Amino acid sequence: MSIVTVQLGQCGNQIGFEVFDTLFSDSHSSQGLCSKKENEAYQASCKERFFREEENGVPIARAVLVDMEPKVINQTLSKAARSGQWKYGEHACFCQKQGSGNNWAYGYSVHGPRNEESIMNLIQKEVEKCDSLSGFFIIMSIAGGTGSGLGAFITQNLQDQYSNSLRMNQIIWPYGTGEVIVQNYNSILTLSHLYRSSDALLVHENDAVHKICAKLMNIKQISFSDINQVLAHQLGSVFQPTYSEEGSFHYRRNPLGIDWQVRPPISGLPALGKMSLKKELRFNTSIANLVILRGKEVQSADLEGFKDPALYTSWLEPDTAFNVWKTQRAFNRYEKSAALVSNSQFLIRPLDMIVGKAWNMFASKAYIHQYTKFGIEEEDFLDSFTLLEQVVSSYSNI
Ligand SMILES: Nc1nc2c(ncn2[C@@H]2O[C@H](COP(=O)(O)OP(=O)(O)OP(=O)(O)O)[C@@H](O)[C@H]2O)c(=O)[nH]1
Repeated sequence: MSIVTVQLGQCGNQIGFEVFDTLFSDSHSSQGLCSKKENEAYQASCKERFFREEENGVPIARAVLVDMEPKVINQTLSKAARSGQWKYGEHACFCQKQGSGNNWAYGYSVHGPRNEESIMNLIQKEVEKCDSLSGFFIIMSIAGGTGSGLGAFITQNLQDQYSNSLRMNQIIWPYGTGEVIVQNYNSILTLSHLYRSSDALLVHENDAVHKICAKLMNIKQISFSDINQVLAHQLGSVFQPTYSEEGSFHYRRNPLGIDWQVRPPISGLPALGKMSLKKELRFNTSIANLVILRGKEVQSADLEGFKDPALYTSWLEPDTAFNVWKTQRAFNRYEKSAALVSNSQFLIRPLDMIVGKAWNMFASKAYIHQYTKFGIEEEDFLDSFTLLEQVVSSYSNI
């Protein structure tokens, strides 16, 4: 099954390139530490998901590139072409002459409706080239104007037009300080809209990835390119193929098959009587954890720690909440690697901070006119605050 990626804005396009480049170079690496046959199966599975083939044999990314100014798209296209290994489709880009000036309302209410038909047509053309569609992977920042505003608009359209396909948004959380003044407004508007139209949000915080570059990789002058390589490595290690089940040597066909639809019991009461224990421990409680192991000795890795009921909300058994995906095929030239995708309380703090900062600005009506000018009213802000406060409260109570 295939995934169609939609890269939006500067951030989405720059990260998208790194992701495809990592996927391609990993799947063609000769250092997979596995048999030729196994490597071929892995390569074929990666290709079905992320690339299609042109007549002359050059793999083409199953992607649509969208930005409201041409600079980043042109750079992205030429970087891919320079790789000499894979490229983007010739008619897979949509750009205009003028960006959104970090204004969510402009991306959502002006660029969105104005360019809806052209962008949705490009996406449809890419979908038609898949034998079987698993879903959409939408890469965007939440703080700018185009990726965030137009990205939210396009995600809503995908929900209307492809209601049976999964929509997963890879979103980049802004740095806590030092970026544009209205980043928190843009972020709350993006998050509240995606909450309604996306099936899953995969979140990366720029501050956290920056720290990885500084502390673990010892990079002195950290650029977006460094950050994006770390992101691409992490995303690649989640999305590259894994065996469909324990003991099997077949690769899983559906790459996005995580259960994102878990709901608490209607009664709201703890089903398994672990409440008192939970209250005492008070650490990062999870709803779901997925561990992905690749490379040498994956079969003997000890994962018992992840099955501790204290890690999970009281209304889920660890067996339901915890999943492991494995393959012996080494990833990106690392002999062993592990990745964790977690749906947990981890995001409460950053979310609470963004909502708090946006609320402080909203209380003095700062910059609101820039949004009302393009049709986003105070009511829309209030709805976003209410919804996100509800999310913070629900996650605090799991
Ligand atoms: N990790 C990462 N973050 C980026 C990158 N480029 C921009 N950002 C972040 O994205 C946010 C700004 O969004 P952009 O994607 O630049 O803006 P845009 O969507 O193109 O929107 P406009 O510029 O308003 O048209 C900020 O939080 C930046 O830190 C990138 O290449 N990698």
